[in-house]
Amino acid sequence: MRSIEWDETKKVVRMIDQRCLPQRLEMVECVDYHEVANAIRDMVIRGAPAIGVAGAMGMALAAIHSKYNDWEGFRRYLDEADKVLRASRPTAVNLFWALNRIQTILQRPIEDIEKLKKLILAEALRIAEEDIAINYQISLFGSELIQNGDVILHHCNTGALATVDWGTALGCIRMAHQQGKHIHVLVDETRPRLQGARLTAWELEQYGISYEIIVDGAAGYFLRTGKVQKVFFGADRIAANGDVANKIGTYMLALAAHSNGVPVYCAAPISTVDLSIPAGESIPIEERSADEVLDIQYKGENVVPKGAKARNPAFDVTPHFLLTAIITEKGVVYPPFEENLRQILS
Ligand SMILES: CSC[C@H]1O[C@H](OP(=O)(O)O)[C@H](O)[C@@H]1O
Repeated sequence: MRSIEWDETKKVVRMIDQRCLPQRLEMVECVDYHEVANAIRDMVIRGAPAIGVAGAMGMALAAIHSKYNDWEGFRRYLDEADKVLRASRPTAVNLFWALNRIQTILQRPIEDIEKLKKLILAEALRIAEEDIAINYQISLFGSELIQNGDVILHHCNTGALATVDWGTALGCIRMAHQQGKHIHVLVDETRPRLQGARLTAWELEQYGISYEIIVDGAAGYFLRTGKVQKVFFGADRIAANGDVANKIGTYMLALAAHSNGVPVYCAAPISTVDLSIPAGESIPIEERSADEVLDIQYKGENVVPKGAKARNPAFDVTPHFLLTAIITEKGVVYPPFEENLRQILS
């Protein structure tokens, strides 16, 4: 089942409401770009490639439902939609990469508004279909790095829910499973939004892949006691030197893996590489509401003291020297990342 799709009959964008999983599988329908931007901001839909496709489909909604018959008015309306969608979340470069692809359509010397509407929708649908094919290719390359019997530690959610379908890092695990390899996954719960415990666990149930959920802080224990053969995670933005911005907790996980000699694999489409950013320090890190950290219930009661404060950076940066390789749809990239990323993107 796709995390997001265009409904041509109703001319709406339909997406799985990932806030309800695994208890309920509910769909949300967005009728305009504001609703798409809110869905991205509220993590109805999340995951770098998935929010890129959501942004593109949000622009398609703006174009299709625009009331403007004059080029200037139409262009102003689409620029406003682009601005609102760009402001929804700052870290995943896929959002901006997808919106830039729509802008490329708008830069064409076409003043036939109806023709432009069709071209914008076609480009959004193309980005969605490409995403599935890209993830499948990433998964084929990544599955070759997984051996029968491996215990793999996975962080956050990088599966079909984080993309249009199939997945990136979790796609590699899924592919290896389909190839008949026996794999056990240690699923980092991934506080505070629990993408691992809720979403990755739900996906692994669907695929029939063996797993156990662990608290994020337990990763070091399993790595140090030799229980883990590989670490896999995704990316929201990769700097030109190979530094990876990914879900908070990735850095500590990579540190523990590296210090225990466990290979660390990042899986991401090349659209996640941002060559305009030389190193990870320049990647914008989203700080989300403290409530996501403080809202901890136990036996129906909130457990933190009244008036408690919290910090909630949603991502961190893993320096490239902690990575064994970056798995892309063009192949597995090994160090030196700066040189080899540029080569694979050229
Ligand atoms: C396949 S990329 C998924 C990537 O996005 C997640 O962040 P969020 O759940 O906040 O959108 C996380 O960083 C994953 O690695």
